[in-house]
Amino acid sequence: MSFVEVRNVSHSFGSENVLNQIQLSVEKGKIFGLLGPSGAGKTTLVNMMIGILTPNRGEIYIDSKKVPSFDVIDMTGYMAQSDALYQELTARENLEFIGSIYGLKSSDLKKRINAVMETVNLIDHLDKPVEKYSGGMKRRLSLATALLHEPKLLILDEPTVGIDPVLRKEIWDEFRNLQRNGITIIVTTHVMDEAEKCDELGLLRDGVLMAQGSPSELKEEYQSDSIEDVFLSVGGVK
Ligand SMILES: Nc1ncnc2c1ncn2[C@@H]1O[C@H](COP(=O)(O)OP(=O)(O)OP(=O)(O)O)[C@@H](O)[C@H]1O
Repeated sequence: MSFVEVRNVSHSFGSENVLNQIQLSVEKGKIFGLLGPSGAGKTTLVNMMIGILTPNRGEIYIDSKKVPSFDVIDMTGYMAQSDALYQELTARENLEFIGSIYGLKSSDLKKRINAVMETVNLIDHLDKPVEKYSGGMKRRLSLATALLHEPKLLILDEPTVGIDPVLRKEIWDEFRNLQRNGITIIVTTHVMDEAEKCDELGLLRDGVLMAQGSPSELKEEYQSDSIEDVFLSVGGVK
C-alpha cells in the first residue's frame, strides 16, 4: 500500500457533484501536487485526507490507517487556505497554543518553536502580535504551525498564495529539505511553475482526476512543453 491512498472517492454537496471516483496514490517522501482551477475540488479532497470531511463514497488510507483516525491527525501537519491564527496573540503564543493541543511538553515545545520559526525565517518576529504581520509572514507562520509537531505528512492548501517569488523559492527550498528528512508533502496549487517542482502531479478538473504522473511523464504523454499545455490538453480545451 502507498503512503497515501485515495480509493474511489466521490462526494456531493447537495445536488452538486464535487468529486467523482477519485483514485490516487502518493509514495512516502514524495512531493505530490494537486493541480486544478478554482472550484475543481482540491480543498474538498485535502479536507477528506485529514478527516475534516467524510466522503459520500470511497475510502482514504494514510500510512495504512483508514481516515478519520487520531493516528493520522497526530502524524499530519495541515496548512489551510486561510490562515487559522489568533490575530491578537503573538506568534509565540499562537505556537504555544497549537503545541498544547498536540500535547508537546513545555521544554520540547520551546525548542520546536525556535526551530520552526528559524525554518520559516521569522525568528526575529516571535513576540510580535500576528495582526502586525504582513500577509506573507502570516502564511509562513501558518507553515510553522503545521511543522510544529514534526509531522510525517504535510498537507498544504495553496501555501504560497500572496507570497512574493523570492520567498516562494525559499519556501520550496524548505519543502525539499523536509522531503530529504522523509516527509511526504501534498500541496494544492494553481501556480504552474510550482506544479513543475512537484515529483508527482494529479490534475483535477470539475471533480475528475484527469491525469496523474510526474511532470516529465505528463509532458511526454501529452506531447506538451509545459504543464500548462498538458492541462489544456487533458481539459479538452486544446
Ligand atoms: N461546504 C460546502 N458546501 C457546499 N458546496 C461546497 C462546500 N465546499 C465546497 N463546495 C463546492 O465544491 C466545489 C469544489 O470546491 P473546492 O473548495 O474543493 O475547490 P478548489 O479546487 O479547492 O477551489 P479553490 O482553488 O478556489 O480553493 C465548488 O463548486 C464549491 O462551491
